[in-house]
Amino acid sequence: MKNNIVEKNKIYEVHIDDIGHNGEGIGRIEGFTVFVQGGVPGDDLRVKIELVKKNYAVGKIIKLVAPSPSRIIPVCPIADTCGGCQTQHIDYKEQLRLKTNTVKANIERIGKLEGVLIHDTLGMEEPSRYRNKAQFPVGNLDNEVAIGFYKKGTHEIVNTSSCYIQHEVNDRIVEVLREYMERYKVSAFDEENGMGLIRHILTKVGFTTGEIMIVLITNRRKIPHQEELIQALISEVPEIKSIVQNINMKKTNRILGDECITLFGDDKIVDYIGSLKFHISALSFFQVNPMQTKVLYEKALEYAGLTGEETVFDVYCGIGTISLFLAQKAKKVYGIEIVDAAIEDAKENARINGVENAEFFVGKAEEVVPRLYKKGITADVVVVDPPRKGCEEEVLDTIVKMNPKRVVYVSCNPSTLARDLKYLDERGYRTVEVQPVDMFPHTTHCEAVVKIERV
Ligand SMILES: C[S@@+](CC[C@H](N)C(=O)[O-])C[C@H]1O[C@@H](n2cnc3c(N)ncnc32)[C@H](O)[C@@H]1O
Repeated sequence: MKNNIVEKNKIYEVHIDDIGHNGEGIGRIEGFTVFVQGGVPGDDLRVKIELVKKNYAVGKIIKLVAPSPSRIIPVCPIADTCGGCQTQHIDYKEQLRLKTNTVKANIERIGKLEGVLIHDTLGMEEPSRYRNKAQFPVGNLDNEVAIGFYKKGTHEIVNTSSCYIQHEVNDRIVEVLREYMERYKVSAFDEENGMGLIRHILTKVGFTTGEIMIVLITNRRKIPHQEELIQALISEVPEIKSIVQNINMKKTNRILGDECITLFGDDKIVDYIGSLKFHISALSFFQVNPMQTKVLYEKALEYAGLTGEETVFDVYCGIGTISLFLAQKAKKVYGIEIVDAAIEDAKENARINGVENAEFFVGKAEEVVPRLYKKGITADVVVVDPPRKGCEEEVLDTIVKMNPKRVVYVSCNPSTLARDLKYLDERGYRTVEVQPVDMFPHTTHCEAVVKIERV
């Protein structure tokens, strides 16, 4: 079908009223949707149409006719090119409002649910330097060492000396690495030909303990001038507790390989969420925004409404962080997770916190949950925190059969969340309350906790 409203290469005036998945502005020309990179809700723009598809067009800003009051100058000088942040050019309050709107729109349009209380997004007081884990690709740019982040949608490295959403200590670590590579002519990995030594630098910071881990991902085993590198790192950053080499010789987009060698200190660092202690190793998963994780988990715990008598399922439990939070207020918690290593971490985390009422199962939730139910194990309260694709129907069906009084849904994807809430609603589980939490300021990621009750 030919679109008669918008034509390629023509110029139009567009008012932006929303943002898309990648932070692009969305406006309409006579009702026809136009995506504009860099557009902010509230902007009046003159745009040149570059692409026309059946249901939408893509335009480029020619002139900012009247800027939105929410348009700001990003703090980071490379915010436009770097792929890490998408919404630094939008005032933080407005970012939060847009996240609330996204959750609301999905619940109404996909979930078709009415009368749900959707709270304003809980944001950070200081939404900067919040990430406890950084991954810097290392490469070559104009015959010099490049350490930074990938350019939007590419594998081209943007050199950076500081990142606004990472911990400050990374600035010093990156500089030491850069100097070391330049001084000793240590090669950077080249994705094209698979040659060169250093692939990535991964850093992890315990925000509560101040402990730091550096993981050097290499394409070979031998690191030239290894001792000089270690000395340079620990003299510049004395908080370092662990330096690990991770070997990845494969031609792959995966950052980490399977083999780790501890070069300095311990093979793990320690951090806390609330009063719970966690061991963080080179390969283990840990939430990247520890301050907001606490906010998210406390909300999940509140919505679970535990009295100490309940059996609780924590489905998609990862390393058991939510399970251990729940175990403080429940009779028994069963955690279920597909990744073997995560379950090993969950058991270790339970042990170091002296938690004895949590049990963990490895396997697909859609197989383990029905199997436990068949064995006669049921839940009074179920918490689910699935990946972006949401819950499998077998999981939701078994939850309904278990007949718990409450379900708490932690979601990182509002559209699959809305689909699953509708599914549960049609089976007697009513969505009562939704609390979006901003886990990733300056990005378009939306996280939400939902309280669902048996009717
Ligand atoms: C969003 S994370 C939640 C992790 C954890 N609740 C936390 O807060 O750290 C989703 C988890 O689901 C796991 N997962 C993905 N597919 C799964 C499946 N089919 N069955 C069980 N776990 C799965 C992933 O490995 C991941 O750990």
